[in-house]
Amino acid sequence: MYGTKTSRVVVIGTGNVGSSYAFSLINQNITDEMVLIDLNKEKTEGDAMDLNHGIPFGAPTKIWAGEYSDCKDADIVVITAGANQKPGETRLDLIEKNVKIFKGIVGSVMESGFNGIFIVATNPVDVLSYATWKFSGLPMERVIGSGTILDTARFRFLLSEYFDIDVRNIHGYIMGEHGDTELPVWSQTRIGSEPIDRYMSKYKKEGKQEDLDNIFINVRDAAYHIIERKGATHYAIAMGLARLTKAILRNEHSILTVSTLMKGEYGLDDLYIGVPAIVSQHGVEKSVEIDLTDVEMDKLHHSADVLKEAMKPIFEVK
Ligand SMILES: NC(=O)C1=CN([C@@H]2O[C@H](COP(=O)(O)OP(=O)(O)OC[C@H]3O[C@@H](n4cnc5c(N)ncnc54)[C@H](O)[C@@H]3O)[C@@H](O)[C@H]2O)C=CC1
Ligand SMILES: CC(=O)C(=O)O
Repeated sequence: MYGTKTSRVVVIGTGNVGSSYAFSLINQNITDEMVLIDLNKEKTEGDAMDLNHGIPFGAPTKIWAGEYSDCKDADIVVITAGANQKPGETRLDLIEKNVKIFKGIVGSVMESGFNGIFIVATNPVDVLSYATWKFSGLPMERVIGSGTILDTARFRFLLSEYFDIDVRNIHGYIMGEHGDTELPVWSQTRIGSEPIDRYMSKYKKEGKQEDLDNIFINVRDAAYHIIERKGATHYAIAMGLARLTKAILRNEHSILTVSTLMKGEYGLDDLYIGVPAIVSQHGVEKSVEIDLTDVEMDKLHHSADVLKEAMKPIFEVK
């Protein structure tokens, strides 16, 4: 953790996402130690060597290809292992194979005596975060899914291009499933401190609602567009996971759109779904219940219903 204790992050699954995340961690000097685990042990050995050779140009991180026993002293275990989408596949199509893989992985991590925080990125991330919470027996605040952290980043980026405004001045959230039923919270989207509709009528008179609708469609479908072109998405999620890791290790109390357990918030229960939440060294401190319009609330409930339906064959969800 930030301060005197040596921080350790274990990355399980060093494919496209896991190795890009590892690269982000050393470039941003986020952790003292980093352990790499994958079914393909040779690949983790190669990655550890390659990353270590970059240390003279970066931060003094101790990196090695490790074992599950290394999770015992980890602050954070990040799971990016499992199948990814092939062109045309949805995230929910991956549910069965990845839940099976997670049962094994989470069991092995817990056997080590791990008592830290899980971050889950593997898809379908909301379902696998719920699975990790169930399989691990850890309190919900210590199992966090990357949720719509990436979708929110895509949303802010595309709006910043459209308005030609620094992305850091674009405030807004994508909520719901990290997937086809996610929703943009237009009613709370701001350019600087101006609500987006007011900003548009003042400063972008030629702008149309249709442009904003298309921006959201491009956010929702971004993974499909990238996978068609290069087979996988990994850099942006890796940076999002690094951001989340930093919020935990440095006790930042950052509001990020992560996947967390609903316990009555927004009228939802017993599922993990992407909502804005405060993230600190304890994990998810609490989710932030922002005001939604009736239409936005209906969309969030539809997204939750789709996730629950997908979970039913595997878990006894209420
Ligand atoms: N949450 C998000 O926003 C995003 C999630 N993803 C998801 O991340 C996951 C990983 O994607 P990629 O890195 O592209 O896949 P990949 O195929 O490149 O890497 C997956 C890795 O997992 C390893 N693996 C499989 N079973 C394992 C097990 N039982 N134990 C340890 N390692 C195991 C494989 O050997 C492989 O190295 C996918 O489910 C993908 O859909 C990808 C991008 C964004
Ligand atoms: C693959 C994936 O989940 C994404 O890029 O959003």
